[in-house]
Amino acid sequence: MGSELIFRGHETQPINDEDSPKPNKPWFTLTRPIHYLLHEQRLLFVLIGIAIATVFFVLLPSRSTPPPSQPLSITYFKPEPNQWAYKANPLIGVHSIGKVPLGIKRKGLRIVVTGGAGFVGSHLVDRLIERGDSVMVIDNFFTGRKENVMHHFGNPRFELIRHDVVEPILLEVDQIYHLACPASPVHYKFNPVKTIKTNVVGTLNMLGLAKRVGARFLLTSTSEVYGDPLEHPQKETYWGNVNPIGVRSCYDEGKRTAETLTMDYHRGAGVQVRIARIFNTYGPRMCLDDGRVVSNFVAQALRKEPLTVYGDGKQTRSFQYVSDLVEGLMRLMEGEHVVQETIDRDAKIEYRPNTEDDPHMRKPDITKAKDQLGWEPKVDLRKGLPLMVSDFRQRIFGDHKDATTTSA
Ligand SMILES: O=c1ccn([C@@H]2O[C@H](COP(=O)(O)OP(=O)(O)O[C@H]3OC[C@@H](O)[C@H](O)[C@H]3O)[C@@H](O)[C@H]2O)c(=O)[nH]1
Repeated sequence: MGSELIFRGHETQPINDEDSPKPNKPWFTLTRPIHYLLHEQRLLFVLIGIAIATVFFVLLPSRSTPPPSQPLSITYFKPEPNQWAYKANPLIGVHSIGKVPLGIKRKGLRIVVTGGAGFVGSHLVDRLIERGDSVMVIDNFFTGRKENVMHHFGNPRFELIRHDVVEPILLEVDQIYHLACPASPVHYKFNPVKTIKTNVVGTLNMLGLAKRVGARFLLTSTSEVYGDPLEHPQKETYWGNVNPIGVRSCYDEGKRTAETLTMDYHRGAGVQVRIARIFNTYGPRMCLDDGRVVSNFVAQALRKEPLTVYGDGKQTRSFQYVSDLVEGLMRLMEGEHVVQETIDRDAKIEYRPNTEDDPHMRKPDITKAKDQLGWEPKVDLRKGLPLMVSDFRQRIFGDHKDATTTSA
């Protein structure tokens, strides 16, 4: 084929030469292209082409919109009347997306929630969907349950992917809420190597994804990074008192390493990151038998079983209702301060030996969260517990009796 073309080129040379003045005159080399252009209105076509290109390039910048996959430029909220600012995520201030004309509905964010079928994750998903975002839930269903997110099935803005975060995954997203990890001591001690692998490899994978697609990343860490704290209450600046070789360290040290990775991706790769250290949380959709104190007490009270108190029962925690946590996560905040209370004054109490390395006291200092993000818990135990009891009663007995009629 190539040689054929070359051959034809040779053929045409003499034909062109016949129509042309003699090639040995130098001025001819200048006039020949001009003649060529003037023949058959070629010049006109060239001018029309230039005009079209000019119109195209002049108009293009004013109508361009960044594709949703581009990294968002994150700014703190600064409302300007003529800016198309969108209050995307109260957790971290507001994204100024811009370039979405007034009157045109903004496109929701695409958000991944790892562990989104779990207790906390599913409540977060509810809020994000309600806000108009598209949510992809990644869950391996170790402690998560499809029932927690089933009400979103059929919604085109919701996707559920069975996936374990210890394996890499590539998705085009704007934000990643990384919750995937068993959180109850009973669950995270069940397979400690898997727990630390989830925290280290899983977090690495999700940070790698965040870096690759330019997504903002939020790590749900834990108050357990403080170990058995020597400072009380615990401020964000406290470094903790963790036993590195104890039975809880797969979780405590796993989360500490996850925090380290998160900060290293921020410092080294410029990933936008947030870390929330979550204190004890309760509410509907907790696993019935996940072994944590509130779920145990509620389930035990409903089943008329004695309440199991580990150790001398003098350990303290601060409990927050799940909606407060979700609000806090959405403001990039952590923790809440509620004093431990008795659930059922008449219930029998059964003392059991305490678990190893159980922190003696824990309470977050939320001054910074209050000052900087305007977050504080709204639901106290007396309001929150009945909501949880109602959910547990329905799941244990399959009925819908009012929570206030129970002994809990
Ligand atoms: O039946 C029980 C269960 C627990 N407890 C005690 O209640 C206290 C709270 O225990 P939980 O198991 O509910 O929770 P922990 O505070 O140990 O850990 C939790 O902390 C914060 C979160 O990140 C995690 O969800 C979880 O690890 C402990 O002192 C525990 O010994 C009981 O007295 N009886």
